[in-house]
Order: sequence, then structure tokens, then C-alpha cells
Amino acid sequence: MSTKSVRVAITGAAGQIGYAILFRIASGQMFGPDTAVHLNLLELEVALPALEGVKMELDDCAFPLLQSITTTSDANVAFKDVDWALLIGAFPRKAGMERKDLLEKNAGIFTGQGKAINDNAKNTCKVLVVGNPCNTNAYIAKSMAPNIPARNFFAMTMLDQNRAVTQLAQKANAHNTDVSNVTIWGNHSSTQYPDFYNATISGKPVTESISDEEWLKGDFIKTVQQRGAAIIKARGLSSAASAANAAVDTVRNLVTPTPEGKHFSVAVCSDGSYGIPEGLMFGYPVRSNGEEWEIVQGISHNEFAQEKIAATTKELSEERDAVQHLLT
Ligand SMILES: NC(=O)c1ccc[n+]([C@@H]2O[C@H](COP(=O)([O-])OP(=O)(O)OC[C@H]3O[C@@H](n4cnc5c(N)ncnc54)[C@H](O)[C@@H]3O)[C@@H](O)[C@H]2O)c1
Repeated sequence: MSTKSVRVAITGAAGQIGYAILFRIASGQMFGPDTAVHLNLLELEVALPALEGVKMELDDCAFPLLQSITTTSDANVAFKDVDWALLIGAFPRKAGMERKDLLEKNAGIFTGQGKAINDNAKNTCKVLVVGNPCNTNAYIAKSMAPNIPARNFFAMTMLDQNRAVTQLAQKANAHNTDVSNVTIWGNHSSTQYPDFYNATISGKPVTESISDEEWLKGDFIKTVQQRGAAIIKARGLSSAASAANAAVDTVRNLVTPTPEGKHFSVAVCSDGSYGIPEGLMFGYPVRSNGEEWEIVQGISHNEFAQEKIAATTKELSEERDAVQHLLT
């Protein structure tokens, strides 16, 4: 019998990622086998009938840890007293849309949800943004929620980390579990910098197992940066199960003490570390003690890495500037 419980809001719950993640949360994979779960599911009104079907399927799993399911199209109801908010629903990029239009469309959603979190969630609530452009959507939500500490906001770069781990393992004829400390620096976009120089395979620098540095600097980075587009091309739909898996991994990493000498990727509110402007939601190497997290300090970057980090910082700063006028 579990003694702890967590109330989790999930937005876009009837979408692709929603369908993949809810069952994993309800089965205990996100918060562990001893934590009971209450699910608050938010959807657009038009998707509530589909969400009802998802709720029926959750009921039909008879999950021992699942205590309640609330479905709603009202953000104030969805975020009421939540411990965690997983912001997955977002406005999708449509053909012909400029990045600026996408940013503005989503700003409308994330200003509203940020306010609703501020007014309704526990002030200890933690927020993981998955809906794209996730770093800047998280920046917006954080800006609209002054009652919640800025350090409680996160944006997801774990899918990029997992993609990078597998690419490195396959190239080195190693297993995923042999690869450690891959960091995705910056934006969850095609400017991200998957840092192989500071990662290890079986405890040794990646460059010792993979001597083809041109591949690391070229095809490896490109494959990770473009993986989302490759999946859309192959599947006709964007990555969903792997995105849900990465969200489970992110929360699990944040609520579990990080093993000695290891770190993981997540975008957090910059405190100026590594020269990144304060306040940007920037992908960093992070460690957790299960309650609090910290940015890993002292990682060195060569000129190649510095250029990549400068490019992703520039993109994130421009995204921030493009939405700043909407944050009132
Ligand atoms: N950070 C990452 O690594 C990563 C990876 C994959 C996908 N994503 C992003 O995740 C988001 C969701 O992807 P998906 O495949 O589940 O999309 P989807 O279109 O299948 O589902 C999105 C759902 O969100 C709902 N929604 C839209 N606006 C909403 C709002 N204001 N409030 C509540 N619900 C709302 C829609 O009705 C829909 O059911 C997209 O923005 C996608 O780009 C991020």
C-alpha cells in the first residue's frame, strides 16, 4: 500500500504523446512504485470526447497506483493543487508557417497556462514543458508564474540525449548503458549542441572509442539535430512514444538522486552559468539529489563547442526577444 501521492496535470492528454505517456505514469514508471497518482487531464474542448476514450482505457487497466482521473478543458481545474504539470499540448507547426508565427501562436497558450499554474498549482509545483518550441514555451510559462520558483520550470532535451546515446553506442559497437554524460546544450531545435567531447563510453572519452572525429563533428551532430524530421518522414507522424519515454526519463532523473559522477540533460532557467544570459531556458548538464538540482560546473569547451553553444544561445535569445512583448 503506497503512502505518498502525487497530483499531475497533463496537457494535450488526448494527443499522440498523451496517449503514450499516461499509461506509463499511471503504472508508476514516472514517480516510482510507491507513489500513488492522481491525473488531471487538460484538452481542448473539441478533443474531450477522445479524452473520454483514453480515460476509459486507463480505467480498464485497473492500475493499482491510480487514484483519480479528472478530465477538463478548463486550465484552472486542471492545475488545481498539482505537484507536477507536464505541458505537452501545443499549437503544431503548419505548412508555410514562419517560426515567429509558431512562437506567437504558442505564446497565447503558454501565457494562459502559466497564469493558471500560478493561480492554482501548489507553489512547490514543478513544470516540464514538452510542447514545442519547448524552451521558449517554458520561458513564457515561467514568466507568467511569479508564485512558482523559476527553478521549478524545465524544458525537455532528454529525447535528444537519448538519441545521441544510441547513435554513439551503435557507432562504437557498444551498448546504450556504456554511454554516459552526453549533454544537449541549448535549444531543443536544430541548433542544439550534442556534446560528445565530454561524454564517455565505458568510462573513457568518446573520442577514444570513436576515432572518426569528422563523423562526430558532422554526421553524428546532424543526425541528432535532424532526427525529429527523419521520424516524421518515415512515420508520417512526429515522434511520440520516444518523446513520452524521454519525459518519463526527465522526471525520473529529477526526482531520483543522480549517481556519483553522472549527469543528465534538461533545459533549466539559466543562472548565468557558462556565460548564458540569465533567465533563458537553456539545456545544461544537471544533477539532482532527488529534491533539488544543480547545473554541473567546470566542463570545458574547445573552440568548436564554443561556436555551437554561441549559435544555440543566439537562437534562444532571439526567441525570447520575439515573445517578450506578449509577457504582460
Ligand atoms: N521536446 C521534445 O523533445 C518533443 C518531442 C516530440 C514532440 N514534441 C512536441 O510535443 C507536442 C505534442 O506532440 P503530439 O505528437 O502529442 O501532438 P498531437 O497533435 O498529437 O497532440 C497535441 C494535443 O494537444 C492538444 N492541445 C492543443 N492545444 C491545447 C491547449 N491549449 N490546451 C490543452 N490541450 C491542447 C490537442 O488537442 C492535441 O490533442 C508538440 O508541440 C510536439 O512538437 C516535443
